[in-house]
Amino acid sequence: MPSRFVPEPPFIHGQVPRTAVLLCNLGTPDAPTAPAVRRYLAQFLGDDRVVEIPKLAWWPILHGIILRTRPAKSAAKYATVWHPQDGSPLAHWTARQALLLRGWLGEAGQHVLVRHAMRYGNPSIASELDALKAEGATRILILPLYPQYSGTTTASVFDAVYDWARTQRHIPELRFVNRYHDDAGYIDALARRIEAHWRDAGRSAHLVMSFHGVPERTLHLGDPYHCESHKTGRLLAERLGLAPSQYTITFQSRFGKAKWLEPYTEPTLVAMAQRGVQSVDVVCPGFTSDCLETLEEINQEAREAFLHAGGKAFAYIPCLNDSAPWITALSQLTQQHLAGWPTAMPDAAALERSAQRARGMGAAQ
Ligand SMILES: C=CC1=C(C)c2cc3[nH]c(cc4nc(cc5[nH]c(cc1n2)c(C)c5CCC(=O)O)C(CCC(=O)O)=C4C)c(C)c3C=C
Ligand SMILES: [Fe+2]
Ligand SMILES: [Fe+2]
Repeated sequence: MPSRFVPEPPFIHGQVPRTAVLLCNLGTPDAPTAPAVRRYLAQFLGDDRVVEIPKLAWWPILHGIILRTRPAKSAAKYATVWHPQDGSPLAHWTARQALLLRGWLGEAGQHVLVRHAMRYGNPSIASELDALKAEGATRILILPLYPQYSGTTTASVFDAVYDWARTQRHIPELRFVNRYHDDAGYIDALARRIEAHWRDAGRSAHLVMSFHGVPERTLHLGDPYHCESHKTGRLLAERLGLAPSQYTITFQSRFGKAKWLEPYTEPTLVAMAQRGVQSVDVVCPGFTSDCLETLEEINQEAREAFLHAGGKAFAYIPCLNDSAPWITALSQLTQQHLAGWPTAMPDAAALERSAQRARGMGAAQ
């Protein structure tokens, strides 16, 4: 009888256990073209964690209207931020973070496998979990690159991991990081990014902290995202020594007609300019990598709206990306969550014996 599980390699006695970390981000299209953006949006907006409308009502809207109109418009926006060599900024920074984290952990004596995966598009969470298992990972820490927990993002990453686990006969030990919105290293990395900008470019009259929005309804249904975003903002302001009158927390990227978390970023910036605020610094603390939402929506669209409304100077402060304080924070966070799992350098002879058994012996003994 065929098994419903994917085939396992033969079980090998004495295989060296390996610990791994999987950094998970949202994902991005494979190219800044309408067909690639359509494939990406179909997967993204077809996720019922992201859009909670019942399928029967949502599917005709998604496939009949949105996927016919939005891909070309979004592709044109992606084209403005796409790098000739590095491609999508989100993909570039996420891959850099995984590479640097591997090195940082190694230097800290934590010999763990580190990979990155995307919830939508490539490399998929399932393909990277397969790869880690093939490399011998027996314990995997799932670390979403979202500091604030949201059902629309963090939980959706976990869904993808559970879906993969359901296909496996032999599931590795799994751990999940839900949130780090108030982690001291993360807050410090954000503060250093802002202080460096102030040192290099001077300081504006007001700091706007813009977080990605979610439907307001999710807050009333128990989603902690709004509160965690506010806590990040407050801790960051305290770390920077800002009084409440010196900063504003806003929410961007509204999608559709429903009410989302307020105040909305762009109308807030326009209102500020209209009441005489001449200069603003804008930072996006909830985004660990620059992406379409920060580079196009904030640094292009919101900038233009602020200046058009009478503002004189708009400064966009880049995301954490591959900044050293952020990789340090990520490495410390990872180590906290790996506590108790073996991460010492595996003995070379044991690794070789293990590889020989896997190559030669095949069957269990
Ligand atoms: C119903 C729609 C959406 C919800 C809810 C949502 C939540 C959410 N998203 C991020 C982070 C990112 N979103 C990005 C792009 C993006 N987001 C939506 C819609 C929702 N997001 C769409 C349709 C798009 C695609 C672009 C477009 O067509 O407008 C990105 C950037 C991806 C990239 O390729 O650069 C990020 C990052 C968070 C953190 C979040 C909830 C907290
Ligand atoms: Fe989004
Ligand atoms: Fe957007």
